[in-house]
Amino acid sequence: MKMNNPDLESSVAAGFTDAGPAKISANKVSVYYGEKKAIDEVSIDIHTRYVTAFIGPSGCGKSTFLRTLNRMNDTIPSARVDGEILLDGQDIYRSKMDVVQLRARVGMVFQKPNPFPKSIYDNIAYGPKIHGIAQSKSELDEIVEQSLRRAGLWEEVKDRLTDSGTALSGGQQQRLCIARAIAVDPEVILMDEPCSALDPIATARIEELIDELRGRYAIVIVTHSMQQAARVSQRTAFFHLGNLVEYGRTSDIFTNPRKERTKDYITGRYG
Ligand SMILES: Nc1ncnc2c1ncn2[C@@H]1O[C@H](COP(=O)(O)OP(=O)(O)OP(=O)(O)O)[C@@H](O)[C@H]1O
Repeated sequence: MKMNNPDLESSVAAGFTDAGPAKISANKVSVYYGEKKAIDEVSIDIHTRYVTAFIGPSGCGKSTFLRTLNRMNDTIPSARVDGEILLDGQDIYRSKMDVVQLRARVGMVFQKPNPFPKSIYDNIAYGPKIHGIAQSKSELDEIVEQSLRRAGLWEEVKDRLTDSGTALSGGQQQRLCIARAIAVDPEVILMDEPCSALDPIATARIEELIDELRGRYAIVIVTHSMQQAARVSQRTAFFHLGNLVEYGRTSDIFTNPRKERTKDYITGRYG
């Protein structure tokens, strides 16, 4: 047994005493693809009303770890997860948690906008319908409007809700995907490089949106852009070679990192 797990130390030592109980608590999580270990005993607490950024060089395991948080790795046959991930204290892997319910509570937005090939309205209405959230057409209409408003898209699409979601611009599609995640009333939103396919203006809109949304949800964002992490997040976790090297307040990570590897990365020495 490792007595001094540096990953655990970095999470606990981050000492977010002002943040209340963790929404998600990962304890010694390892992820394997077949024999290959991609994530090595990562422990981290994620809190509501904060944006947590995962940063680190390509291949360090950011996306792999993000996907453990709503069991998206279940869709990869070779992937195996060890350790525990608690959502409000309940182990999402070992309790009898329904995965469809879990993914409504812990929603996900992907790198490439992926609206359904359906109308704008149906993109949003689909989730609430299958989860039985809306009892009537008027309730559904209300959820669609609210979700699009919160995603900052309502004014642009209110007169063409029957148009296909795929006919929107890339940035609009990504806001549609965020509206779709919001529509089922999630507690956590995971975003895997949500702006990497977008131009700077669409990126700025998504970043503003993330800032507006954080008041209601726990948001976790994987990003290659340190500028983006610095702009949108309050917490930053730096990953390297499958390890969580350092976790702390974003301002501390970028101005006063405790670990040499973090300093090397943020000063551009590698990655
Ligand atoms: N489906 C998969 N099957 C096998 N190995 C995988 C799979 N997905 C990722 N890996 C491996 O796991 C490691 C972590 O990859 P991951 O995509 O999580 O890193 P990342 O930090 O998100 O990278 P990037 O920033 O380039 O997206 C890499 O070595 C990668 O090759």
